[in-house]
Amino acid sequence: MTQTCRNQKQQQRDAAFARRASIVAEDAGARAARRFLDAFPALDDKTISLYWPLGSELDTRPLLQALHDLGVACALPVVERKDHPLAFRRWTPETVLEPGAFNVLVPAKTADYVTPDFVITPMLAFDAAGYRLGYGGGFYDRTLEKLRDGVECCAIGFAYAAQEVARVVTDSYDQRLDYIVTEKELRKIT
Ligand SMILES: Nc1nc2c(c(=O)[nH]1)N(C=O)[C@@H](CNc1ccc(C(=O)N[C@@H](CCC(=O)O)C(=O)O)cc1)CN2
Ligand SMILES: Nc1ncnc2c1ncn2[C@@H]1O[C@H](COP(=O)(O)OP(=O)(O)OP(=O)(O)O)[C@@H](O)[C@H]1O
Repeated sequence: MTQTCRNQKQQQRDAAFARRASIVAEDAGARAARRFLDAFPALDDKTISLYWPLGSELDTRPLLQALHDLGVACALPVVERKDHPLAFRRWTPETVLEPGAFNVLVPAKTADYVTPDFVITPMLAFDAAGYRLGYGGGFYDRTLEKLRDGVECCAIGFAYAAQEVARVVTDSYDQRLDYIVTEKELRKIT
């Protein structure tokens, strides 16, 4: 990645961080969960990775609970090494969470490792082409590249509708999303 691209990404990240923190949308997590569940009704034999919400990220807990209640296997991401793909550990409502890298809560070491069929990603911003901007660790880009090598893996961005921008700054490593779910709509990226 060039220095110019890195600077542009950082500028967009700062602006997106401030914008997301100012969004007010009541029950957005529950509304987005309903859109997701309406679009993907038959997931019983699948494993889905969500994220445990951090700061002003759209709340995934209504969707986690609903998927668990439907019998879908849920997982959460774990940073095991910088500059490496994420690992995933199984989550149930009984799972003990503990602080991991970057102070994100992750399932305790007793939780099984799993490989997700669906990866729901957090993001600072997204665009209509399905590009996303994260915190800059490159974790989801590396993870999706690895998961998509061979098996089918569907990436779904989960965010407030107001996080959409005209164009996310991209580099050659950026992995595109297959779907974007917000409190307002579920969009398939073509
Ligand atoms: N909820 C959540 N879980 C996640 C991610 C994420 O973005 N969100 N990750 C995505 O890769 C991985 C963890 N990696 C992370 C990398 C950087 C930062 C980070 O820079 N955080 C900011 C501010 C956080 C806030 O308050 O909103 C910081 O520490 O300054 C966080 C997580 C896996 N789990
Ligand atoms: N598959 C990959 N292989 C090698 N380097 C990568 C890969 N994916 C991303 N990177 C590098 O990781 C760094 C961070 O990438 P980027 O700024 O796109 O992160 P991000 O998408 O905002 O973060 P995240 O995916 O963690 O939410 C960049 O230097 C990028 O070139």
